[in-house]
Amino acid sequence: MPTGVRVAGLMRAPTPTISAASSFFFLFFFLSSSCIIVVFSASDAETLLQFKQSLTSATALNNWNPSVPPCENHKANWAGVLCLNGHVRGLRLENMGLKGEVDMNSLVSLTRLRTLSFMNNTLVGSWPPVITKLGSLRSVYLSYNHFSGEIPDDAFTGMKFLKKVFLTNNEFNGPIPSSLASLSRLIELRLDGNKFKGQVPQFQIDTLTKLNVSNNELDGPIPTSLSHMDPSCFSGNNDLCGDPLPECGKAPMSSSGLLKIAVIIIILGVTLAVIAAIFIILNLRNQPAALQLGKENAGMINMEDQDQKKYVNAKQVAAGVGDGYRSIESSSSSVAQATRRGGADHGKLLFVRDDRERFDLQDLLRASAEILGSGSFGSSYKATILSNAVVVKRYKHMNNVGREEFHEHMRRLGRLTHPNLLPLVAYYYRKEEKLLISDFVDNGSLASHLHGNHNLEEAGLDWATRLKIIRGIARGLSYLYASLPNIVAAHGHLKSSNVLLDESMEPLLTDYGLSPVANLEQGQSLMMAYKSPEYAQMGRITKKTDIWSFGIVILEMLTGRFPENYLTRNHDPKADLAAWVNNMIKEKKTAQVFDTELGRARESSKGELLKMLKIALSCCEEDVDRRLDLNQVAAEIEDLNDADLSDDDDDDDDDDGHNFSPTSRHIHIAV
Ligand SMILES: Nc1ncnc2c1ncn2[C@@H]1O[C@H](COP(=O)(O)OP(=O)(O)OP(=O)(O)O)[C@@H](O)[C@H]1O
Repeated sequence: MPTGVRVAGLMRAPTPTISAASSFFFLFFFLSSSCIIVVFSASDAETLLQFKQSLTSATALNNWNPSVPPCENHKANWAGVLCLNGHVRGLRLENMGLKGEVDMNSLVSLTRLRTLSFMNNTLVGSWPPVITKLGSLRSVYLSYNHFSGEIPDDAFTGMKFLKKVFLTNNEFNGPIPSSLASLSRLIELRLDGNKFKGQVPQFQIDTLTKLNVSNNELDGPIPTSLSHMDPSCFSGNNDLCGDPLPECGKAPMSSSGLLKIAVIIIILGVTLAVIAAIFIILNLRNQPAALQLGKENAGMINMEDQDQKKYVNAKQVAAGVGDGYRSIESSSSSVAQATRRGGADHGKLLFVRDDRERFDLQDLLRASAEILGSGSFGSSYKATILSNAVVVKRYKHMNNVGREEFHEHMRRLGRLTHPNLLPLVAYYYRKEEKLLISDFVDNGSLASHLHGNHNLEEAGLDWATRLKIIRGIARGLSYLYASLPNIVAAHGHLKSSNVLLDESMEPLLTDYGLSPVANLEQGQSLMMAYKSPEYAQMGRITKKTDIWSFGIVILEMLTGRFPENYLTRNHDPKADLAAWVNNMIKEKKTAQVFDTELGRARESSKGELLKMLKIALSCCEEDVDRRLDLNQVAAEIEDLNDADLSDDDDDDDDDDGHNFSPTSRHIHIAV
């Protein structure tokens, strides 16, 4: 047997230590070079390193260091690795600039692998047959690569747990494998943007809710089982027909009909373009320079947002900010220096950290910018400068605060450092304009992961990950309370879109500590869904105001439901999240409270789920005196025993919720 023979199909040992594993490895090579066949158990680390070797470009995986285990309990030490109970449960190698032909043979020994994602890289090669052997997989994401060739018809046979398959924008060809159509748990299938030919197979899967086979070379009738899908799922193919597309055999519209429609579209288009041009010209006249952030790429910025229009048209803002931005010059001065010079910081970007590459406002103005969203306190843009992506948030309700006070407060925030806080990097101050700059977090927010807007088509969050996020939030909050003892609500704006998630799903709190510089009268009427009743109704802020918001975030993670604003018109009081959960418990429907995306964890980890539910409801106690304080919440969360956290089997059908009472195990939920 030659040296360097591929280690394939090996059995896994029960978690060998890394040093032991390495010596096994050496033993293997020594023996194999002596032509003796030895079968030993590969550790997760060895497996992953072998996999990495097959890539021609993998600098993003430089921290895959053999002297550190990839997983320690639920903590991942290696980039892109997802862990559960000390084992690799997923690979999330997205947007990492990976190149080469993936050799996935070694991955067979990762018997607990649930998620495999290589999206947005430059990987080549044909359908890796070994994927079929990864029987534990729940989701496969290969979209936006250069995988090619035909996928064998039986490629998915035996992958009985598979729920999501994403192959978008590759170069796969040949027929859609019929084994895909027999996956009994498939929920989402994306095959768009390939070169699949022939007919769409008969999918008889009740669970399949999202399908996209557009932009392929498919033809023939669409199976009746898919006729309820949106027509756009089938567009851009050679000759697909039948519901929801036009009937098979029906002649396409006559050329004169098409011509009429084209003329109408052109007339409408021209009219809209003229209106848009007039609107843009009028707007640009009034527009402050600050809004020209990324103006070379203005098309990327959505200026149509209502809030933003109000902001743009405020003359006061336009005058003040315009001046400020015209006097921009390169600034590397520290905040302290700028403050000492008393007012010399007009128009400058002030960095609050020394470990950052400096850029100035001109760089920001030149950078390509993309609007991320407009929230209750302002709008956020993503800008790419010197190959770094940053987020610039323009705050609306901060014009009561004085210059010195603002500088002082930003300095204080700039000193905060904790693994669960997104650090403030820099800021800009003018009386009428405040910008705060932080790093862009690629993995999105807890809100987008929970409620499905995550543009990387992320798999659902399992219980272990949710628990890790809750713990991280509690730790971040505890640090904030210890570091900012003079601020009554040290976060002041906790909600799921202000919890960002890093590569290893650690939460990073953002938008924190701003209550001393925000105009609270505006804040009070905003973001009600997360605001405690005493704050929302009477403007009373206490040390426990953040605790209420934290409770709502935990409930959101347990239930998968978006919290309702209980002060909106036509609001059903029973629909606000805390009230809804309390009501369900009263009606003895506790099991139905939990998010179905939690899968079998709803049964196997129900002790932990119930304990967490109890903690959340104690945070959402209307009586402030009875509400837990942060120390109690943090301690209870840390105490939760995760030893029996189960693997997420994702079997949504198992728990009908009827034999699951709030008093099961040793926990009692007060109702
Ligand atoms: N540093 C960041 N990296 C990545 N995404 C971010 C970052 N900061 C904010 N976002 C996302 O950008 C979007 C807009 O954020 P923004 O803070 O402007 O509004 P919001 O959080 O929805 O509401 P609010 O203004 O009330 O805080 C949100 O989806 C948020 O999760």
